[in-house]
Amino acid sequence: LSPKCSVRGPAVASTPLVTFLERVQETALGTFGEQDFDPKLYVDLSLKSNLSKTQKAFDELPRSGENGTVTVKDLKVFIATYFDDAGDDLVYYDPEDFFPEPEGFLPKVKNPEVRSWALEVHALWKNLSRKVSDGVLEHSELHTLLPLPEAVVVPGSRFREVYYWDSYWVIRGLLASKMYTTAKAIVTNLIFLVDTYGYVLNGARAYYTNRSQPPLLSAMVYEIYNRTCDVELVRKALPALLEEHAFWNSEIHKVTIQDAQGSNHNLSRYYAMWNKPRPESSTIDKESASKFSGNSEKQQFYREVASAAESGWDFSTRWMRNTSEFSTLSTTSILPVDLNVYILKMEQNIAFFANVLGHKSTMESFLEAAEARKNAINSVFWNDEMGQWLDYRLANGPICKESETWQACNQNQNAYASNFIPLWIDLFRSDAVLVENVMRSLQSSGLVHAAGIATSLINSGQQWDFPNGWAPLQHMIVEGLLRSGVKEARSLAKDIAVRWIKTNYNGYKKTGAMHEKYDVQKCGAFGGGGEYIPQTGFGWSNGVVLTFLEEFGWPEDRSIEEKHPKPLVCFKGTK
Ligand SMILES: OC[C@H]1O[C@H](O[C@H]2O[C@H](CO)[C@@H](O)[C@H](O)[C@H]2O)[C@H](O)[C@@H](O)[C@@H]1O
Repeated sequence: LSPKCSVRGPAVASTPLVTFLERVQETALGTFGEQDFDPKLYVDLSLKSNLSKTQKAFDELPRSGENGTVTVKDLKVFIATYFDDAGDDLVYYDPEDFFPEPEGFLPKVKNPEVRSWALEVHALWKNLSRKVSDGVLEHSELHTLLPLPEAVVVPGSRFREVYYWDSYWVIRGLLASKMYTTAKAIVTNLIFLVDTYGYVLNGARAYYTNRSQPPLLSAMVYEIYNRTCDVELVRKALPALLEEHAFWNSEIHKVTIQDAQGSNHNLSRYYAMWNKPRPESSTIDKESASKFSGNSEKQQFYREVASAAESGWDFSTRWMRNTSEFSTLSTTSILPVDLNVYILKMEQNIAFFANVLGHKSTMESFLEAAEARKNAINSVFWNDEMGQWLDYRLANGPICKESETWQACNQNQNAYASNFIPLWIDLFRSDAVLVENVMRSLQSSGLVHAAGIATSLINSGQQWDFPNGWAPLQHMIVEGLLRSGVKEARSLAKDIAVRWIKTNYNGYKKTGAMHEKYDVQKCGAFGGGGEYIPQTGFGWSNGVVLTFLEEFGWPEDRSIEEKHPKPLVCFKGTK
C-alpha cells in the first residue's frame, strides 16, 4: 500500500440496524460454526419489534467461554422470537404481463424439446417476481431491505433483493418474454435509487448504500425504448442518467492518464465509499484482514474488497497484484476496461436520448464525451500485439487527483473475458480488420472452452476466474461478435451461443435448476469457488438463454441433449 494514499476517500455511515445485525452474524458464526454458514442471512433478517428491545434481549443472552459463545438452543430461540425470516419482507408477486406462452415467443425455436424448456425458463419469471411487503413500506427502520416503488425481479436463492447489473440481463430476457411492464418497473426502481442516493446501489439493501455496480441503467432504458418506443420512459430516465454519469466521473472515480504524446485521457475506476468489512460478509472480511496489523492497512483492504464488489467481479485475480494472494487486492489502483466501456455506452445512450427529447446541446456534449472516452480506451487499454484491450494498473497506487504517465508495463497482460468487452460497442466493431484481429486473439486466448467463455485462465478458487463462465460475459462478447459485419465473427458468436445454451439446458435437466454460473469445461456442469455456495434461480442466466434463443433460434433437427454420460463435452474443442 502506498502510505500517501492509505485509507483515503469517503465512507458513508452504516445504520444502527445493520451494525447490530453484524453482531448477531458474528455470534451466529461462533454458535453454529463454519459449516454451511452464510453471513448474509443475518443481515437480511427483519426485526419483529423495535431495535432497542431486540438489542437488550441479545445482550442478555447467556454467554460462555472466552469468546462469549451462545448455545445453539438459545440463539435459535432468540432469532425465532425477535426476527422474521430473511426474505419475508419481499412477497411473491404475480406479474400482470406474464402469459404462459406469450404471442410471438421465440419464433425461431423449432425444436420441441428446446421450446418446452424455454417455456419453463420463461415461467421462472413468476418465481423470481416480488413486491416489497407493506411492512417494509410502513416500518422501514425494522428492515435492511430498501423500499422500492414497483415490483422487482430478483436473481434468486440467497440473492433475495434487486441487483443492479443483473437487472440488465433480466430485462433482456423479459423483453424476449414480452414482459414490457415488468421490464419498465425494474427501470423505475433503479431511477428511484438514483433519485434517493445519487447513483444506483449495488443492490436494494441498507448495507449496499456504499457502492454501485457496473453501470448499465442507460443500456436497460435503450433496450426497452427500442422495443416499445416509450418516450415517457426516456424523459423520466434522462435526469437520472445525467446524475449517474456525474457519479462515475466524480473525484474518487476519475483518473487522468497522460499518453506518450502528452495528451491527457480521463477514465473511471471502481471506488467504494467504505473502509469497513462488508456487512453481508463481515465475518469473512475480518478473517481476510487479520493478515494486516495496522488499522489503516485494514481499512484500505476493506475498501479494496468493497470496490471489487462494486465491479461485479467479486472476486477475481483481476484485482490482485499477486494472483495467488487475496490480501493484495488493489481494485482502486486499476482502470478497468469493462467499466469504461459501460460508461462510454452510457455517454452514447445519453446522446441518443437527448436527441429523442430534442435536447441538442446535451446530445452534442455527450457525443463529444463518448468520442473522448473512445480515444482514451484506445490509448490506455489497447494492446496491438495481443489484439486485446487490457486493464491498466496505476503506478502510484490508489491516487485520487494527480495524473500519471502511461507506461506499457502497467497493462495487465493476463487473459480475462473483460479484455474483449469493447466489441460490445458499435464504435469498436465498425472496423472489420480490428474485429478480425480481436476475434483471432479471442480464439487463441485459451478462454473459449467446450461450454462457453471462461472468465480467466487462472484457477484461483475465486468465482470470477477459471473455470467459471458467467452469462453476462458470454452475452456481451457474443452480441459484439454477432453485430460486427465480419462473417467469421458472426459464426463464432453463434458457436459460443450454442455451447452456452447447451450447457444451461443440460445443467437444468440434471439439477432441475438454472445456475448463477457454469463450469465452461464440461457441458451441463455448474460453477463453484468464491465465498458462498453456488446459487440457483437465476435471473441473468435465464435472461441470456432467452435472449440467445430469440436471436439464434434452434432448428428442429439439432439435438440439444447431452447423450454421453462422461465426460460431458458439447463440442470437440475450440478452433
Ligand atoms: O454476498 C457476497 C457478494 O454477493 C454479490 O455478488 C455476486 O452476486 C451478485 C448477484 O447475482 C452479482 O451481481 C455479482 O456479480 C456477484 O459477484 C454482491 O453483488 C456483492 O456486493 C456481495 O458482496
